[in-house]
Formats: sequence, structure tokens, C-alpha cells
Amino acid sequence: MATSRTTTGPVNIEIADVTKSFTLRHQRSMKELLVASVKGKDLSNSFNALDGVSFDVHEGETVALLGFNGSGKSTLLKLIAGVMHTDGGTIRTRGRVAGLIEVGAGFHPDLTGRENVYMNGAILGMSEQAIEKRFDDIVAFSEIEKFIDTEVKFYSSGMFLRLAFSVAVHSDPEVFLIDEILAVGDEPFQKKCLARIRELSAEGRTLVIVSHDLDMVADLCDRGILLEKGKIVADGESHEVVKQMRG
Ligand SMILES: Nc1ncnc2c1ncn2[C@@H]1O[C@H](COP(=O)(O)OP(=O)(O)OP(=O)(O)O)[C@@H](O)[C@H]1O
Repeated sequence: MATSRTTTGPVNIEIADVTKSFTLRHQRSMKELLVASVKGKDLSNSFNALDGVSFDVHEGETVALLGFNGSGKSTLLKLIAGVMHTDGGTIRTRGRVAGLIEVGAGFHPDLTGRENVYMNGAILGMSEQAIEKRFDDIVAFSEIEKFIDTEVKFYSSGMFLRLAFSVAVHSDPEVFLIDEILAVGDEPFQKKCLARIRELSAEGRTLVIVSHDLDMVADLCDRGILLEKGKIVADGESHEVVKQMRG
């Protein structure tokens, strides 16, 4: 069960009135385009994946981003991670942010696991000495010792996850963002990751997690934020918000 935590610490993530829109691209025939231009009809199909989203996350909070498919959870996490930019509003983060957003993202396919650990560690703000010092621990946690000198293009998605998760937790992040990807790990590794995530949370790190495993995230996180069509419709104790989501 999640324990209740104080939310009066410093703000780690500040999200103010964020909007993000995407354009749906349809194949159009020349005739359709011609008719539309004569009639002055707009065929572009832009929609708001996020629409005026605002909330703060305080240091040490554990937050589950909840919502059905397409509600905007991953988009929001990508914006917080800085791998995508907002169309409106602002996002500010404080401290080192480590994001596990897409399996294999940030890894270079032609480099070996070892080379990617160094590259990824540097991207996450670790010095070369810090990576050297933690290298053996990183590899041991990932349990892919045998493949560490293999080019990662030959890795399975579970092996990517193992290495990426291991580098991220050893980079000592203040803010840890995780999107669904734990699902590609096998059960023993998922359990090990969850135990490590619980340790990070007990140490007072800030976590924001997206998962469709509602019972797992509700237990892991104190707070749940429910998105529906890009808007926040509930923000409260995680089990309560999951209950609301399930109707
Ligand atoms: N790069 C993109 N280009 C166009 N549309 C996008 C892009 N990324 C996301 N979308 C759209 O934005 C909406 C929100 O997507 P997002 O991936 O954030 O939802 P989600 O809540 O994470 O969904 P899921 O539970 O299915 O993973 C969806 O309609 C999706 O199709």
C-alpha cells in the first residue's frame, strides 16, 4: 500500500496550462483537395492531445498518470522528459530527470551495450568516472553480462529494457519517469525493477509512472492523476482515482 506523504516539499515538476496538438494526416484525392479549396473547407485535422493541463509534483511524490488509450499520458510524460515540446503553457523540472519512455530510445544500435552504457550515462548527467565506478553494478543489475560487448541492434526488447533501466537507476535521478515499458521485462525482472522503484521512492525520489496495470500503480503511487481526452478529470489518492476510472 502507498503511504501518505507530505506534499509541502519543493516542487520538482511544474506544469502550467500545457497544450499539445497533433495533426491527423489523411490521404486525400486530388478531387477532394480541389473541392475543399473551392468551398474554402479546411481539411487539416488537428486535435489537442493535451488541453490546458496544470499540476505540480512535489519532491518525493509518487504519481501515477492514469487514463484510457489515447488520453494523453505518454505525450505528457514525453513533454516532462523534454523529448517533445509543448505548443502552449510551460513545464519546469528541478533536479536530474531520468526517463524510461520508449524501449531502446537513447541507445545507438551500432554501439555495444558497454558503449551505450557510457553514452546513456553521459546523457543522464553522469561523469565518466561515475559511470566507470558503477559500471559493474549496472551490468550486474541488468543480468546481461554475456551480451555487454554485443551491438545492441541484436538485443531483444527485454534486454534493452534491462540495460536502460539499470543505467537510469544508477544515474541517481531526482525525478524518475517511467512509461509502460516495464511490461516488456520478464516477471522476475519486473519484480526486481519494482523493488528498486520502491527503494527510490523510500529515498524520497520523485516518480511519475504510466501503466495500465492499475492495481500495481495504485499500490506503488500515492497520487493518481486521471486524464480524459487530454484534460485532467481527477487528481487524488491513487486508489480512489483508480476506483473512479473503473466507474
Ligand atoms: N507523434 C504523434 N503524432 C500524431 N498523433 C500523436 C502522436 N503522439 C500521440 N499522438 C496522439 O495523441 C493522442 C494521445 O496519445 P498518447 O500516446 O499520449 O496517449 P496515451 O494515454 O499514452 O495512450 P495509451 O494508453 O494507448 O498508451 C492519441 O490520439 C495519439 O494518437
